[in-house]
Amino acid sequence: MSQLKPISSHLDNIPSTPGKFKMDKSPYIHRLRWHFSLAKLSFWCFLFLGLILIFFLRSTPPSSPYSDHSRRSLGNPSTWGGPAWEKRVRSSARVQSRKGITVLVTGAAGFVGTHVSAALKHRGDGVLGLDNFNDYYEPTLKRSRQDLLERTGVFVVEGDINDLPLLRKLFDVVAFSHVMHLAAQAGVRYAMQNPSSYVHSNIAGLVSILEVCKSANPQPSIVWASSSSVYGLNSKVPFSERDRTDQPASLYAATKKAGEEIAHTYNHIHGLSITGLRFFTVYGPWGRPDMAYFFFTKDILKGKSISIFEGPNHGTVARDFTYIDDIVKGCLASLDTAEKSTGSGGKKKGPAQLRVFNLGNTSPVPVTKLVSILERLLKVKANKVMLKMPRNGDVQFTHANITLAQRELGYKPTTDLQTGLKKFVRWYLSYYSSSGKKSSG
Ligand SMILES: O=C(O)[C@H]1O[C@H](OP(=O)(O)OP(=O)(O)OC[C@H]2O[C@@H](n3ccc(=O)[nH]c3=O)[C@H](O)[C@@H]2O)[C@H](O)[C@@H](O)[C@H]1O
Repeated sequence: MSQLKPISSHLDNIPSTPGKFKMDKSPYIHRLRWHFSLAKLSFWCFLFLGLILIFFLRSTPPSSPYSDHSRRSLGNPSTWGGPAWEKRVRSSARVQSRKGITVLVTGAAGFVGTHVSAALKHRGDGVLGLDNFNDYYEPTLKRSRQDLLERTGVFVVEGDINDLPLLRKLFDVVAFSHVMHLAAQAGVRYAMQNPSSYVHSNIAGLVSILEVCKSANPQPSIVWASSSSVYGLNSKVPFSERDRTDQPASLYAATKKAGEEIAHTYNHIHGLSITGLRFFTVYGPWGRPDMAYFFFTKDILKGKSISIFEGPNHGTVARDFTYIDDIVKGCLASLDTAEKSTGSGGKKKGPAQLRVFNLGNTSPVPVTKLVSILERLLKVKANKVMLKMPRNGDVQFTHANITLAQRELGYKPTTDLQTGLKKFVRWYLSYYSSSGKKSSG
């Protein structure tokens, strides 16, 4: 009891209610009661905190390999909808020329998406962009591309291709004649780190685009980005559209190949007119910071070492690098030659067009040569480290046969790597120096 005294002494005679004074209870009883209430209070506090903890844990989704991608990108409905938003959508999609088309461009704030959107707008087509602005690479670059498009009159809606209510809303507001589907999870090596993001964007995302297109009235014609990577371990060069594509070397390639098969299904069942474009290592101004030519430039300027991959027995690794302006011409020609879809009300009314084209440059260049061109343009010697090509998705060689695209689309690339890289370097230096923007990493 004597230990209790110092704590309880100043509490013993304090009235529980103002005006009342308790005289008839012993201090011992008071102390006991106080301790009892304290224990009760602690019990309820712990229970309450425990319940809050359980609620919090249950309401937080388990972390998944693509949780950062999907959660950050599945559009917040509050960012779209409403009369002012619809007005912007309509105005952006309004055709300005007599023979203009109305195109929904997905991945519009991406590298190819920005260039294609601007080119379409420039020639008088109606263009609406869609992009989820995910942070696979620096979102500030995507925002700068968005600013660029805003200035040309293209509104880029912020939302995800998996957001079906948003897609349906867009088709309610605008009767798109074409969809240029460029939104994707790109990069062959990143698939080792975040496989689910490829399934999410390149498979589930493609299916939701096709689902909405299939039900739209009228059904649009679709042109979409496949990839040279579908040729995988194919060793017959140059790669022709007739060559085998059943040996993908990366999950990225596998999802693009799956996309081509999915396209076949929607064409076959629903009469959607679909054109897949196999892009060959596209580069140029406003490019993707995850690509070698881009981060080599950054690292060379910073004096950091760069790893150059080589094949077995020091074999050359080479790419059919294709300049963005040539790719844009191929994309526009694909839209212009796309036949109408044949379905209505989701049902096929007759056979519809299904095409696949290589869009490459037809002249592979070794990566070592790419680096020496950059060294010359940047006037800085690279700190090169030769590395055996890691087994994480890369292939040793790509080379496009473009006969089919030439014949059907009039596609004819005109920019060699030296000329294209010169334009890229000029853009890079002005973008990262003049505007005070910093490249990440
Ligand atoms: O055509 C495509 O369909 C794909 O093109 C692009 O893939 P890739 O051709 O692999 O381009 P990219 O990564 O720039 O590597 C270029 C070269 O540098 C070599 N490379 C790369 C990294 C490195 O550290 N060292 C190196 O030597 C590397 O071995 C390679 O030889 C797109 O990213 C992809 O999204 C897809 O569109």
